Amino acid sequence: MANYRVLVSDPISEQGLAALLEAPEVDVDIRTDLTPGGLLEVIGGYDALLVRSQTQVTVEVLQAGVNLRAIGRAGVGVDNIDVLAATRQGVIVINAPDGNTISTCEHTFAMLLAMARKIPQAHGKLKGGAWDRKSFVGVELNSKTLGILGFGRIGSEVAKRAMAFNMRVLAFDPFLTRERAEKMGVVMASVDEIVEAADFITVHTPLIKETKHLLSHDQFARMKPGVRLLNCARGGIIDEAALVEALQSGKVAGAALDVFESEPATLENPLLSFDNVVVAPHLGASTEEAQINVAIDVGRELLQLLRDRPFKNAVNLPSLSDEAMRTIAPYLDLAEKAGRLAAALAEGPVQKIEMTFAGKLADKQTDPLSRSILKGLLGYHHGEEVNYVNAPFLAEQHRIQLTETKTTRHDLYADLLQVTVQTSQGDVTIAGTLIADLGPRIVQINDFKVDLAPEGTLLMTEHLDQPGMIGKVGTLLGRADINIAAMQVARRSQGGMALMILAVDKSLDEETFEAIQYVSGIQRVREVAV
Ligand SMILES: NC(=O)C1=CN([C@@H]2O[C@H](COP(=O)(O)OP(=O)(O)OC[C@H]3O[C@@H](n4cnc5c(N)ncnc54)[C@H](O)[C@@H]3O)[C@@H](O)[C@H]2O)C=CC1
Ligand SMILES: O=C(O)CCC(=O)C(=O)O
Repeated sequence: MANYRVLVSDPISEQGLAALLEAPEVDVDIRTDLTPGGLLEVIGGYDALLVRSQTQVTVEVLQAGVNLRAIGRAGVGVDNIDVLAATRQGVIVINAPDGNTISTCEHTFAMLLAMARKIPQAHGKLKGGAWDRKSFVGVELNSKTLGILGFGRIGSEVAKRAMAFNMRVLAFDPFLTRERAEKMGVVMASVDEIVEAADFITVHTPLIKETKHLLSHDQFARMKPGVRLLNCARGGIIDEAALVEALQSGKVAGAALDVFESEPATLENPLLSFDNVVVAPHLGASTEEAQINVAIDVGRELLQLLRDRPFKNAVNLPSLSDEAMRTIAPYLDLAEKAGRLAAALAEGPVQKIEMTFAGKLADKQTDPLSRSILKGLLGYHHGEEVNYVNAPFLAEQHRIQLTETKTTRHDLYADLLQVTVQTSQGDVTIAGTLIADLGPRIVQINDFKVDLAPEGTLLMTEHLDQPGMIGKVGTLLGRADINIAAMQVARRSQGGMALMILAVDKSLDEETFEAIQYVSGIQRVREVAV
């Protein structure tokens, strides 16, 4: 009997999905004929949805997908998925960013050569029966300047091939360092420098707010006459209306477009009517190899996710190397439990959460730990709906101020994570560490030093430090047949406030809980399952 149901709603290589299809705990339905309405009807029955670029994963699809844990995209761009809505709902979005890099790069190069040598136009003419050797005089790539906007996986592969054609490459990417540019043999340049100097310009960025119409009227005005443009990334990075004008004026000598502002592109798009514009219907990733690769990658990642094992290509979660994940993993549970305990002890609406990572932890990538703390803390009140994906989002939605501090030194522990929750009624602080041979320990609750394994059901009392308190509570628990597994007592000063923590074998019934509350000297009682 399968535990998980996965819906594949776009054509994705079954050869690549073999591991997923063969997994005994997964039932995969391949239904590439679903209409948007049909998808809404069935999605509620699935734990995960696998798509390519056709299926539009809208907020409505997500809302109807009440059991969805993940959306997998067999490819790079996730612009057909409402990632924000998925994040809000706690649905993980994974993609397959590496599998189609080479195919898309090669396609860009094929389009570049096709445009430079007018191959599609000549091909059409000859197939039409005309032997025309005059109309298709092209240009060489040799010694020309290629400007690359977006120097990620695909952009940098395009650069390598351009250099093999003896092109001079200028590159712009907000994350490109001079060191890397030099190592790759490209010249780091600004967008303005590129548009002014390049003979060919190719874009390889995602389509985001900052890259929408990255090349528009202003940039076209500064370009060299006779410039040629390529877009094998996303329609809309080059402003299509501006491109039409620049083609009409002759400023742009040619364009090669794999992608369009509106897809599928139809004859209504004026760009399709220019003889000097080479087009393809979004074929960058359409090779046998790329389709198998992306299917393998997304299938494997989804399987890991469903099996609660580490996966790395989540779009709406921090990305960690295997090594970083290994070092942080032992603290995840502790962080969540510290958050849970803090929530259990805090009174009133949470206003601020301060997270501190001290000692060795300060050098680590702590985003997963802060997410775990928030998951524990917010999950205490909101239950199962809170997960690693939506916890920061929920905090923001509740206008909770978050702070994170790192300090490499700690006087007592090699590493320590601490969470302080601020409410209108005061602060609650929980700190924990990992102790060799003992595992996770809570070592501080407010200003009480404790040493506690965060497991099972904990009963905590704040009471006056006076004789008989432990006995009274113990007697009440005994009378209710509740066994005490472990006990910790801490006090600020003799006769002052004290804290008692009892690990109990079962949850307290209402009557016993109330009886403990009424024990003289007890100020607060809390029970928390960690
Ligand atoms: N035509 C097709 O079939 C395919 C298209 N693509 C598209 O290609 C694009 C690039 O893919 P990858 O190289 O794999 O992604 P990538 O994430 O490796 O590279 C994108 C680069 O763009 C840079 N960038 C972001 N904002 C920028 C800005 N304002 N100016 C300049 N650079 C900026 C990023 O820093 C990053 O280095 C994506 O949009 C993807 O969807 C990818 C595969 C197939
Ligand atoms: O699935 C496809 O063919 C589209 C590929 C693509 O555009 C991407 O991976 O971003």
